[in-house]
Order: sequence, then structure tokens, then C-alpha cells
Amino acid sequence: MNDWWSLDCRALDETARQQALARQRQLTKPYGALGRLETLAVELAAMQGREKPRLERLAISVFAGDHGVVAEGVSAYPQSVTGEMLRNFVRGGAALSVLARHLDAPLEVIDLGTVQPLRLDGVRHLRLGPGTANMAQTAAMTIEQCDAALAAGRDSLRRAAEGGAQLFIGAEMGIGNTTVASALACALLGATPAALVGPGTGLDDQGVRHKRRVIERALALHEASAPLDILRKLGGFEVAALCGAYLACAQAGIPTLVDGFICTAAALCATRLNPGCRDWLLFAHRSAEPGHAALLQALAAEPLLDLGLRLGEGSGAALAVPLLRQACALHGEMATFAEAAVSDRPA
Ligand SMILES: O=C(O)c1ccc[n+]([C@@H]2O[C@H](COP(=O)([O-])O)[C@@H](O)[C@H]2O)c1
Ligand SMILES: Cc1cc2nc[nH]c2cc1C
Repeated sequence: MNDWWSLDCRALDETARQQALARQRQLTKPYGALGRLETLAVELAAMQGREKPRLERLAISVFAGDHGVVAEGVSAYPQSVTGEMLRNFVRGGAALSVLARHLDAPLEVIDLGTVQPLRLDGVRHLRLGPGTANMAQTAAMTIEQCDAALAAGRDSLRRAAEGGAQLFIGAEMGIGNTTVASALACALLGATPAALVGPGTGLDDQGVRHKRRVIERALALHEASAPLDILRKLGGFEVAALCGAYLACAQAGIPTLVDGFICTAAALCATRLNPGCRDWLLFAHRSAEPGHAALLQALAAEPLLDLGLRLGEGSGAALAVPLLRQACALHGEMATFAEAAVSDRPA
């Protein structure tokens, strides 16, 4: 079946939510005093179907792909960096590699198609082409490539579920993908590039103006309105894979932590393909990429962190995991008023 993404998403467990809420009222603190850590623990309880949610087992998948639109001069870095970073991910030197190691989380590295074909041990090579086509001239992906990229994300999530993951992080690497995410965001939100386009890896003002014009050309060329068509014409391999992974998380009932600008554009696309998946998305941070705020607003998302990050590669999501773990630890391990013989009433 090729429209697997429209199948029902798992419903949240309202009984577990009520149990977790009742527990929060009994813990030795004024109710509400732990702010969002309380609501996060309750939200995770409803997702995991247990009064005391757990986050020991994580799964992180980094999806990498190149973008034909880079030929238009829209990135501060050369396209070869995407493939070079694949090696860095598996050798353990990328920011995400370090963070995953410190979280004790397995890191799956997936090559969906870089400009130079690579064979690297430790990389799952699922190459769909030498990068996408240039969206300023033609559709970025064929129907087959877009389907295969969505399925690659879904399959990562299935492997994560088989390994017992309690939380999934989708990460991305792709020179040029802030152009792709901006174009997708404009098309999905009906916004203009002026409102959403920023410097990405580090364009100067003139570079950002040029990037805007390239995106305007791509948007004028394609006139797509259905979300799948928008994804195919303006998206990228790694963005479609993230979209597939988010949809599969919601169908499997596994919470997922969404990273920065690119991941949020993929998440918005996922909610347009299947609105039920919104319940399973947690938002890690607000990226310094200026268009991220508009995407978060469109998703009614309040991110956990605001650290001025603009790296991508899942780094913001990985950084938010300790906060989620601490929320679960407090929720699960604090004493209740009765256990600690502490008065539970304000004077
Ligand atoms: O996700 C973000 O918030 C983010 C913001 C700026 C840059 N990035 C990363 O930078 C790369 C894309 O930047 P660019 O300028 O080549 O479009 C890509 O590999 C992303 O992981 C990511
Ligand atoms: C070096 C480098 C690392 C990255 N990680 C994610 N995007 C990136 C872009 C560059 C340029």
C-alpha cells in the first residue's frame, strides 16, 4: 500500500494521563511548581500508556542527502560537505555523534543520496540518486524517489521500535536543506520567502536575498497545493525520510523529539499528510534560523530550549533529552505527601 502514512495514528492513553496528573498532585511540591517538567511527564505518560513514563532507550537516525538546488548558489558551504560529514558521523566526531554517545543512544546513519557515491562501513546506504534535482528548474524528486524516502524514514522507526525505543530522534544532514525547508514552509503556510528565508549555514545579506529569489522562482514554477505534491516538488530525500519517520512514530505510538528548522518543516508536512501525528511530536528547541519561529507557531509548538543553535543534525533534540529524562525521574521518584509525611495543604 503506498499511502501508508494516512493510516490511523495511535490514540493517546487518557487513563494513563489522568493517573499521571493525579500523581503530580500528590508529589511533595506545590502543584505546578515544576512548570513544564510536570506537563511533559504527564504528556509522556499519555503517549507511553503508563503512569510513570521511561526514557532509558532512545533511537537516533540521521538522514543525509544532497540537493540539486545548491547549483543556484544558495549555501555558504560546498555540497561535498554532506558526504564528508557522513564519515564524521560514523567515526564519532560530529556534534551529534558526541551527544549520542553521552546519551548512551545508538546512532543510525543513513545515506539517501549524496553527490559523490560513498561506501562507508557503518552507514546504511539507501541511495535514491546523486542528490535531488534542482527545484528551481524541475520537481526535486520523482514520485518513486519521494515514496522511497518516506518509506526509508518509516523503516528506521520500525527498527527503532523493534529495539524497544521509548523515544525517537530524527536528525538530518544536507547542504542546501535550509533552502528546501524554507520553500516547503512557504508552500505549506502560504507565506512569502521574505518572511521565512534566512542565512542557513552562514550566508551574508546579499546571499540571503539571492536565496529568496531562487525560492520565489521555485514556488512560481511548481504551484503545488497537496502536501505530498509539495513535498515531492520542493522537498529533499532526508526531509521526506524525516516526514515518514514522524508519521510512523505516531502510528506506532512512539514519542519523537523534533529538532530545528529542517526537522520542523518535515514535521509540518507530516501533520498536513496526517493531522493525527501532531499528538506524538515534542519540540526540542527554537533554532536561530529566523523562519523557525513561524513554523513552530503554525504547529502551536512551544519548544523546550532556546540556545541560539543553528547546527541541525539533531543536536538540539539530543540536548533536550536530559531535560525529558529529569522530568520523568522527578515524576517517577519524588515522594508523595503521604510517603514523606509532609502537609499537602497551603495554610
Ligand atoms: O535545523 C536548523 O535549525 C538548521 C539551521 C541552519 C543550518 N542547519 C544545517 O545546515 C545545513 C543546511 O544549511 P544550508 O545553508 O546549506 O542550507 C544542513 O546540514 C542543516 O543540518 C540546520
Ligand atoms: C561542517 C558542517 C556540519 C553540519 N552539520 C549539519 N549541518 C552542517 C553544515 C556544515 C557546513
